[in-house]
Amino acid sequence: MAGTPPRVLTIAGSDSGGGAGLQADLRALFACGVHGLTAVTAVTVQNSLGVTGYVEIPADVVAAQVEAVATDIGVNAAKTGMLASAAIIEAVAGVLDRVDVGPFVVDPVAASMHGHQLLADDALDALRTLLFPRATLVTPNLDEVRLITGLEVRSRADQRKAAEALHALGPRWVLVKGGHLWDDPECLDVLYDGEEFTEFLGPRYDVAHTHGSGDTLASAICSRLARGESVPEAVRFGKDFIVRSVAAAYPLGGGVGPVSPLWRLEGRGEGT
Ligand SMILES: Nc1ncnc2c1ncn2[C@@H]1O[C@H](COP(=O)(O)OP(=O)(O)OP(=O)(O)O)[C@@H](O)[C@H]1O
Ligand SMILES: Cc1ncc(CO)c(N)n1
Repeated sequence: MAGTPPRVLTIAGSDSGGGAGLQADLRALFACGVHGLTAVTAVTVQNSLGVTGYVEIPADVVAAQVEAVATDIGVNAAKTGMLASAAIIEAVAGVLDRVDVGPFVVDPVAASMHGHQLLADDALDALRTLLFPRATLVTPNLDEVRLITGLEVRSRADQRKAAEALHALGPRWVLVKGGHLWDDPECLDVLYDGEEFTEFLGPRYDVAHTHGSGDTLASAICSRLARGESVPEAVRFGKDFIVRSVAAAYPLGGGVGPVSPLWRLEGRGEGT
């Protein structure tokens, strides 16, 4: 019998296309060798062309899922993705007062890559005041930086300014992702702990298929936090993981295909 692997909880929405959301999280977590747990927040109607609608899961059911897995199975690290509403954010904050989920990564998902809104306008304040102060790490993209801080990021120097503004909201660490800095020939992610900036520089691949990149990155980071690694160590692993997963992205449907963590499982025959 195998030993119990580390457990990572994702509090996120379902993507019927299997490219992003909790499906991307579970895929990445599996490839990273940890057991994935889910608290579903919303069910989106989504494919490679975009999101055409979603229904929210009742906030008390979201909290109950977190409580159920934390009290029985135990959670070594957790992340949030699509949270949909202020009521769900309040319920998540409430249950985190009662149960321990270890290091807590907030990926402040506000919209799909096609621009469809996944978070109610009036939920931004709850995100800022209830979740950011609890977060071990927040991982916004540049659109989310603008929504949360009002800052427009146009350069690597702006990424640092944004990291400072986000850190002032209370998270222990901030990772400002540079995937949307389209003029930059490389993808720079900037990590900040209130004192020091650490830069994670990677290539910018000319691929159309980057659906789920943010979810995959945050899940890979969580898989290492769950093993007790420090945030900079876990982000180093996550950045390498996402670069390889973007390189392995595949077409799917008529629109944007997903990044793929499957490269990590290839070549592993039976018994290896
Ligand atoms: N074309 C690319 N080539 C290589 N790395 C990329 C590319 N696009 C994004 N990345 C990396 O993927 C990660 C996610 O970045 P991004 O800023 O796109 O987040 P995101 O918008 O939250 O992702 P998504 O909404 O697509 O899930 C970052 O580490 C970023 O540097
Ligand atoms: C459910 C869901 N979560 C997150 C994203 C953003 O990648 C998405 N498109 N769909």
